[in-house]
Amino acid sequence: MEVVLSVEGLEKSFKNRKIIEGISFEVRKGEIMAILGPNGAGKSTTIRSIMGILYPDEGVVKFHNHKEGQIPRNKIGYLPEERGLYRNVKVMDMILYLAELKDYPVKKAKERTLHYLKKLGLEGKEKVSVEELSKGMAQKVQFIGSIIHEPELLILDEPFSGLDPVSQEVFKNEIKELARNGTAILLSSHQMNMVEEICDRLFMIHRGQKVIDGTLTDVKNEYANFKCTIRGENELALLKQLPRVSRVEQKDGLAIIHLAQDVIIPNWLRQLPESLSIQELSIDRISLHEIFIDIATDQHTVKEGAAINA
Ligand SMILES: Nc1ncnc2c1ncn2[C@@H]1O[C@H](COP(=O)(O)OP(=O)(O)OP(=O)(O)O)[C@@H](O)[C@H]1O
Repeated sequence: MEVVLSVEGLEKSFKNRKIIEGISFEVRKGEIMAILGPNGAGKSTTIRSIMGILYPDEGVVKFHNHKEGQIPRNKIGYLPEERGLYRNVKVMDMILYLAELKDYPVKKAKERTLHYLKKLGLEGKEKVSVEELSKGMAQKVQFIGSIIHEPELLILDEPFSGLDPVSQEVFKNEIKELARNGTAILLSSHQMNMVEEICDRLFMIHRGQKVIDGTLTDVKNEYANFKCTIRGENELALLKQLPRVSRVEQKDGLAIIHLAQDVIIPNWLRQLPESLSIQELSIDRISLHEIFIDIATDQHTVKEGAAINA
């Protein structure tokens, strides 16, 4: 698939502290790519460097095959982390102003605004002043402003934050539809369930460096080992001695036993000792949320030569 955005060797320091060190990735047409990382990892710094709001110390950002520094702004849509619209402007005028900044025809922008206001549950709000909107409503208006000019690349910094579950669902579906229609999308989010549902590829930064870069399937195959949850009265020492166990947590009478990679579940279950107290037992793959925590808290040990952890 055609590469729309490529980031090569991005580095940025603030006050002599390296925030990102040699970050490289690509976003392709019609793909939703998540940029992940713990608070302060450098996601917004990366996004702001792509948008030219910050100057990286090193690295190249390219849009299609345009030369560095020639990124056509009217082909890019951006929802910044800091939300902000002019407060005493009417919704329609606000969006038309944003469209005009991108040289987008007014008539088309009007039609698209009405279309999206309806789609996002804001029908009839076009003449309402921005200051009269709730936070979530204003976020929807800002989102419409970021896509009004039919961008080829859409960058969304925490698009789901501050939205109720229904609005999150609406945003999620809209983002998926934009990607289906060919928009390349880069989004940052802490909502791993959302990321798991909509993103095709994941890129995770930890301590300034790339720790994951791959498709959701790659990441799941590489990191989403099984965990066995047992309800029963067992000593931690006994659980830790079970074969192929990488980590054990105990809480509320449950033991969560994280299994090593490549464990064959039926074989593993067969060799459990009779002395183990089992009232209930379940086996699950660990979720993206747990993978994130494992990596961010340095609890994940990476296989040597791991395919997706360059
Ligand atoms: N203008 C700045 N001056 C100094 N330090 C900065 C500046 N902008 C960001 N930082 C620092 O860079 C680091 C990365 O910040 P950034 O906002 O990129 O993280 P993030 O991954 O987006 O975090 P979050 O998930 O909390 O939004 C943080 O330690 C932050 O304090």
